[in-house]
Amino acid sequence: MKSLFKTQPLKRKLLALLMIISCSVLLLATVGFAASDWISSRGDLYDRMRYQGNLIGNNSLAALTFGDRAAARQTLSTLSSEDNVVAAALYDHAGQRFAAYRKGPLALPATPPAQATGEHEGALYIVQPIVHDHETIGQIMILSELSNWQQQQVQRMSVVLGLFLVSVLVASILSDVAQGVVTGPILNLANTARRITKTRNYQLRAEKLSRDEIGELADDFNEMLHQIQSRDEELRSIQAQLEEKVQERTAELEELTRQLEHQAFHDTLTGLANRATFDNNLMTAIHYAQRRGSQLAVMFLDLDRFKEVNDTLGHGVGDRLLVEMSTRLHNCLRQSDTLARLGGDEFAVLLMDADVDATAEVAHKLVQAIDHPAVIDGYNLQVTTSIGISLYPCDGTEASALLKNADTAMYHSKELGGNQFNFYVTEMNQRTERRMLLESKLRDALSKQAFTLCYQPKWNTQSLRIAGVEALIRWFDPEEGFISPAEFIPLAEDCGLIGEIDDWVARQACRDILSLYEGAEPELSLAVNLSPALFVNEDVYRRIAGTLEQTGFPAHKLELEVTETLVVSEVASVHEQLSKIRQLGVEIAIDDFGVAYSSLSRLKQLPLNTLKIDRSFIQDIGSDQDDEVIVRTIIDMAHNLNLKVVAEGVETEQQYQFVKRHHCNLVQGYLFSKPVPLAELARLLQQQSCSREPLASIPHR
Ligand SMILES: Nc1nc2c(ncn2[C@@H]2O[C@H](COP(=O)(O)O[C@H]3[C@@H](O)[C@H](n4cnc5c(=O)[nH]c(N)nc54)O[C@@H]3COP(=O)(O)O)[C@@H](O)[C@H]2O)c(=O)[nH]1
Repeated sequence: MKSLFKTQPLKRKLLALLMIISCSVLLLATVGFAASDWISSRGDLYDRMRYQGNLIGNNSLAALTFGDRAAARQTLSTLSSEDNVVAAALYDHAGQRFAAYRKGPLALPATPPAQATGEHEGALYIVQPIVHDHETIGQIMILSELSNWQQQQVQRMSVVLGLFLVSVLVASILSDVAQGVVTGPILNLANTARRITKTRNYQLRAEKLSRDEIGELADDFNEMLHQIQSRDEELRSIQAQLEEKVQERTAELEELTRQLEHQAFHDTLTGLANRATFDNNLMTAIHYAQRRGSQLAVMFLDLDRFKEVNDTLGHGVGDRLLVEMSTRLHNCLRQSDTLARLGGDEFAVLLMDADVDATAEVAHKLVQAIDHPAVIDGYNLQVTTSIGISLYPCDGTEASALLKNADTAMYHSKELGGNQFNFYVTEMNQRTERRMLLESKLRDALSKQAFTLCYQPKWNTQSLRIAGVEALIRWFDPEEGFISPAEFIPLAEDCGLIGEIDDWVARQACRDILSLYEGAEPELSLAVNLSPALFVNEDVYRRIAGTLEQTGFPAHKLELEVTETLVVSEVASVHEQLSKIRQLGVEIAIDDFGVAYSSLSRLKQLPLNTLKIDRSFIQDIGSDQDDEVIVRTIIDMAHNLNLKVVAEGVETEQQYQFVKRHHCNLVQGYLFSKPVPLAELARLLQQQSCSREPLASIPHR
């Protein structure tokens, strides 16, 4: 019952409660009223009977006193007019019935009952004494019919019940209205809550239908909705931000994945395919060519002089130069070809369906594309490329063999002076082997100090006397014979031995020249070559200072020949080291000047003493007017910058006369003397000191 009640809607519960309460109250009131009415109407009846008893008693005093039964009966018969009285009896002082009156068949008791009131044979009775002069002379008993009274009571009860039912009806209507008044606002709240739950629309508000506690509840409910709405909006905005962040992160991740994928297959600097991609493409191409019976060409490219640029101008310039060169190479190729950067300044090209002629044509285009200056960070940089080519299937059927053979052919191109391409031929392998052999011999020679020095004099064009010498290294191998520095110096630079070699040359040359003057200050100036690679380690100053200290050679008689690319480098440490070396008193000469397109402004900033015009310009004097103009311009420019000028590689009288005519300070070349051993130099100097004639005019050449 309790649980059933719990499951009922509030409306019904409230209605039921109100009905229970109102019905209970009405019932109690009705029952109370009926009971009281019953009691009071019975009391009224008794009162009436007592009154009738008193009246009849008083009227019967004489009859009792005189024993006049007829008079007594006469008096009792007056009760016939009383509707309620059904019987009456008079008893004498002895309690014996004296006279009686009856309307119906009711039997009267012979003696009066002991109780003053009560019921006798379904009728109400009263018994009361008849007193005269304080003496009881008899008793009277009056019996009143109950059926009339009961009928009246039933009628009254019917009215009361009718009233009760009407009241219940009215109570139920009023309860219904009351529950509506109470539950209406609550249901309104509940409906609003339900709609919000369904629609998730937190902008909805509950209507305030009353100003009581439920009205306050509606206010609180609306306030709560307001807070939920604000929080909801806040959450939505956070969610939107989060979604935006997630989208951004997803995009970033996708981009990163794309970049990683790209990096896995491409070279980061140039964006070209990397080695892995090239190997992969090459293997696929080999399978394809195998099935179709077609040819493939693999090219191995290396940039000549790139190392020098990279070492001297810095990696930033080097990187940009590589990017420029890769663009040029790319522009020469078809979509179906693969161009990859294998690392450093090495590139590889894969040509599909390529025969010898077509490959040679492409290789030629590639060489040409690289062979013109590139302006990088204001420098006019000239590099060239050496290309080696191997063909599938004649030079190999495996990817590794094809690449190795192309690499060998590339070294061959380099050995031939670079700026060219060569197809692989089996004999080239011997050269690679030789290079490896040479490297091992070089290490051995260095440890055994198996090098010697030659000195090539430099003549003063005015006095025609030897003003200085350039120390040049010589290597005689017992098996190989004479090995040119042009071959082993680049090898020493490649395998990191150049520092030791140049240190040895500088120390030995200083000692040699000092020995010519038996400890006195040499009249000659001594020039030694310094590889640009040494400047990368930033310890050239320490090396030179160490050499001067160890040998005691006067600093102002020592000259360092460095490459043009190095001195035009804007790498701060190079400038700094050259300045410190200059502060020692050592002079600085730019070797092979004219090939690296130095700017005038840059030359002005540098601590230089001498420009050595590159042999290539001197050799074309008499045959190339442009080169003559260049030589003249270099001499004029050097003089304007207060620099001495040396013309190197002077081989003919015409060349000599030309440079002399344009006031070149010094000349060096086979016209006057080849590099000679120290003893021969000593003889020349001896000859010069004994002769009054200028030595260079002596026809010994
Ligand atoms: N870092 C070092 N480099 C060195 C050292 N010794 C030499 N070298 C460099 O090796 C290159 C080849 O040198 P080498 O074979 O000694 O040739 C020199 C001369 O013999 C040659 N020369 C001189 N006059 C003439 C000439 O009239 N005609 C002609 N064909 N050749 C001539 O030139 C070379 C000297 O050139 P340069 O140094 O530019 O003045 C060469 O690059 C050397 O620099 C060394 O100890 N360390």
